[in-house]
Amino acid sequence: PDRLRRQARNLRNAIELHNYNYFALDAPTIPDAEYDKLFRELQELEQRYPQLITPDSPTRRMGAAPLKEFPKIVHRTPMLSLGNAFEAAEVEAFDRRVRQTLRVESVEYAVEPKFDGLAVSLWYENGIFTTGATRGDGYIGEDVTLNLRTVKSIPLHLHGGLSSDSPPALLEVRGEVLMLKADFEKLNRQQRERNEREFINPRNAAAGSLRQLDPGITVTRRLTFFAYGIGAGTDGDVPRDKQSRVMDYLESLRFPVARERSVVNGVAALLEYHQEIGGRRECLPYDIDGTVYKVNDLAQQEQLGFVSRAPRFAVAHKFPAQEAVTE
Ligand SMILES: Cc1ccc2cc(C(N)=O)cc(O)c2n1
Repeated sequence: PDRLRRQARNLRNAIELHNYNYFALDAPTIPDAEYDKLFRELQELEQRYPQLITPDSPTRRMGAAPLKEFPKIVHRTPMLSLGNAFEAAEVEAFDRRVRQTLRVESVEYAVEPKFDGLAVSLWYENGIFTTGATRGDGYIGEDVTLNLRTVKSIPLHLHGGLSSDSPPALLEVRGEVLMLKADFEKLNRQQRERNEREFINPRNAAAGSLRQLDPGITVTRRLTFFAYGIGAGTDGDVPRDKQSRVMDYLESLRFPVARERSVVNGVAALLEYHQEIGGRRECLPYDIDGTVYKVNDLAQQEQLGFVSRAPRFAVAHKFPAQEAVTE
């Protein structure tokens, strides 16, 4: 009956909104007990009337049955890794090459911290999350959809974007899955208590949790997602002019994006940003291994294109390795 269908939809939306506030904005809007009550109400309703269950229901985030192996996914466009710069001189060379190719005096860059996680691709069809894959070798990744559905900061369905109220027909969102430092410490405490091996760093913990064949285990690991771009998008609504507006669009779709992101002009501002973020690195809630600079104008990115596997329009400026032991 329509009354029940409406009640189920209202519960789903309320729970997803609370998930968004809690897991994406880190700003809970209701006490946990209240949230649990809503969640139980929806579970009971769905148990009594299974026809009310939808694939994007928050009750479907629970781990599904374990897989034997991960199906392979061919990325529609390759997920290339970024070229690295370790010294300021290399960043200056990057900026000089960009200015010479574009024949401009100064370049506007979109900048953000480089999360030390693992890159994933998320596909949304008519606003519903349908498929998620690891980067793999950049061309072929693993289908880890069931595990990604357990990541609360990944929306299971999209609302409208910046202007229109209907989500794009097809949208590929790319970003990093990571584990916050605090959740990493908590997990390793649990591992110790269970006499199980501890993880060496948050990146390994995130990779191990995401590439876990049993989603019932992944759902117990607190993973987080931050979007950094769009792979493919079909709608007019998807910004095509600036990287910074692509990020605004993703934020409007309730994807978490780096709070520290910014837009700067010229190479001196890049180095200043790198220093500023480097100074705050220890107190950030997540591990980062550098900063990412991208030419902000997307037409200019097209002009610069890619060299071999890495884009010419972007570079990751890395910090010295943090701990002696690497992963
Ligand atoms: C194009 C590209 C590729 C890998 C990336 C990786 C990160 C990252 N690890 O935060 C951020 C980005 O903006 C990236 N952008």
